[in-house]
Amino acid sequence: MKDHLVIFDTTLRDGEQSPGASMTKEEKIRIAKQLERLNVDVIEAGFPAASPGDFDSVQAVASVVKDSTICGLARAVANDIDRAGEAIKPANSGRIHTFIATSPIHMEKKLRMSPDEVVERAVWAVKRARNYTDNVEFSPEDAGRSEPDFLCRVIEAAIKAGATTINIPDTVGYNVPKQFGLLFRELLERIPNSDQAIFSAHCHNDLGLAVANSLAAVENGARQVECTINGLGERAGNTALEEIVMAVKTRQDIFDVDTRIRTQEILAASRLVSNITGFAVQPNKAIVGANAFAHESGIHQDGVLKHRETYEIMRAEDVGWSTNKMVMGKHSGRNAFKTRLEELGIEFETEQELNDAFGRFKELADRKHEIYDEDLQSLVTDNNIQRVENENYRLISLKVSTETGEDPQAEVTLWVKGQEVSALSYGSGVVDATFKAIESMVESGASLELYSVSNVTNGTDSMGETAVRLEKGGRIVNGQGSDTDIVTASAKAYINALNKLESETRAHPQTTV
Ligand SMILES: CC(=O)SCCNC(=O)CCNC(=O)[C@H](O)C(C)(C)COP(=O)(O)OP(=O)(O)OC[C@H]1O[C@@H](n2cnc3c(N)ncnc32)[C@H](O)[C@@H]1OP(=O)(O)O
Ligand SMILES: CC(C)C(=O)C(=O)O
Ligand SMILES: [Mg+2]
Repeated sequence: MKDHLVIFDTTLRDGEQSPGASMTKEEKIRIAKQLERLNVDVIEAGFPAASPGDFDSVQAVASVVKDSTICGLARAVANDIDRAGEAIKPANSGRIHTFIATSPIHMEKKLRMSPDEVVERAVWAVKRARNYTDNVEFSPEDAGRSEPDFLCRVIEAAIKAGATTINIPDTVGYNVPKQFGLLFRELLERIPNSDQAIFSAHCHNDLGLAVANSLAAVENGARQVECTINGLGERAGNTALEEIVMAVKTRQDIFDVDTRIRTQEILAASRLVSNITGFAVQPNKAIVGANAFAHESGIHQDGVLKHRETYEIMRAEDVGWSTNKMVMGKHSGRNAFKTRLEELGIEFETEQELNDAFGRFKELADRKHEIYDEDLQSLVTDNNIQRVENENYRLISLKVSTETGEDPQAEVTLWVKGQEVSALSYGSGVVDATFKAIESMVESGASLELYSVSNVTNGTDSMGETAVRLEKGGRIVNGQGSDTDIVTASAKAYINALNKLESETRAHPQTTV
């Protein structure tokens, strides 16, 4: 039976200390609910003495979250501890986390206190916190730069005073894994009452070592890790929750611990925190980055198609992705190209046809970063002809103009059931004018139920993807279009929907496509 590793999430406290990441009460509640779905053991919801707003947030989180312990941070001063004690009162399970710095530089230059005074204050703070809850965490801030002898002294005293969790922070991200691991071993061995508390690691990422240091701590006896979603936090951030959890889960051969985290909720948590804070997740970020389970190079794609584990150590589905992803680009090979086209319903009769299409694909890939399904379809000439025959409508050309004080206009030329037709229309914007021009030629009588635009990659030159939903006589169809020009993408989506509407009308009178 493995030991339980307590996952202490501090996205709402240390994460929020990231410049620009301040959250409102409502936003904190939304994140806290997702952390509860993730099944984190402890949520550090804020620093109640920091402001009336943060007090309210911690109190609100304590009121709505039922399955995780709610924690408030407090300096070793009376008002902080009392505010934290009040804020966590509504929680089913509440914790006060009190801290005081123990490194020579912090004690002398910041606190202006002697080591004896720091020990005395730590003991006093833990005792005061115990008046509110029997779940008290104590942190010797900047432990990573503190003297081990002094750490042993202050921690022993804090446990004696009633601390049930001892958190060892590498506050400035100065430690390296071997050193940090040995520090845990030394503290656990030398402190006589260390068995009466859970030891915890709290690492910062200034040298990019937060996760490695936390794992070294776990290997040396830590049974709580403090972390944040997406590694959000002061300066370069904190230990990333998703990385710690998946490292422990994936390397059960190395770690003697396990977590209770519902890993399928990880991606949703990452996206929520990113949306609320506006801190984008880099594409190559482990676990939650857009490329974490994407393969573009042919050799990898070939390997994954033959046997997933050749290039994947985790399942995308286990952390919340719907599936892994094959990205078609200039590094892709024949196997992935052929497989994707087969998925799109396109098969080659001869090896030569495949090779010719693959050659055209490579030429296009040299000009374009990512090749989309539409590009693949139009690469295959025979299929192109078939597509035109099956389609009633096709965009031939589009010209739009917009000018301050003038009505936007669109001139559209379409292939309509074997004939080339053109129309000019005005609208409230160029997309509206384009749709009106198309409708004036097609006269579908369908109503537009939804129109949305999203960009596929970052940048104003990126591909725009549009979706159009049309309804006619109770039938609903969704059309998609993509292009670097969003008006063209919109026209393609509208026409795609019209074609579906016609073919669906013939084939399946009541379905949604
Ligand atoms: C490593 C960490 O992440 S620690 C947590 C950091 N988070 C925050 O600071 C966010 C919330 N902070 C705040 O809102 C404010 O700093 C407050 C409300 C806590 C304090 O505000 P102020 O009273 O204006 O003090 P200020 O922030 O200027 O200075 C901090 C004071 O706390 C003292 N202090 C710092 N840590 C501690 C501690 N753990 N225990 C006791 N005193 C402490 C400092 O020595 C300084 O005291 P001084 O004013 O006598 O010199
Ligand atoms: C309050 C403490 C635990 C902290 O965030 C740190 O030292 O980094
Ligand atoms: Mg910190």
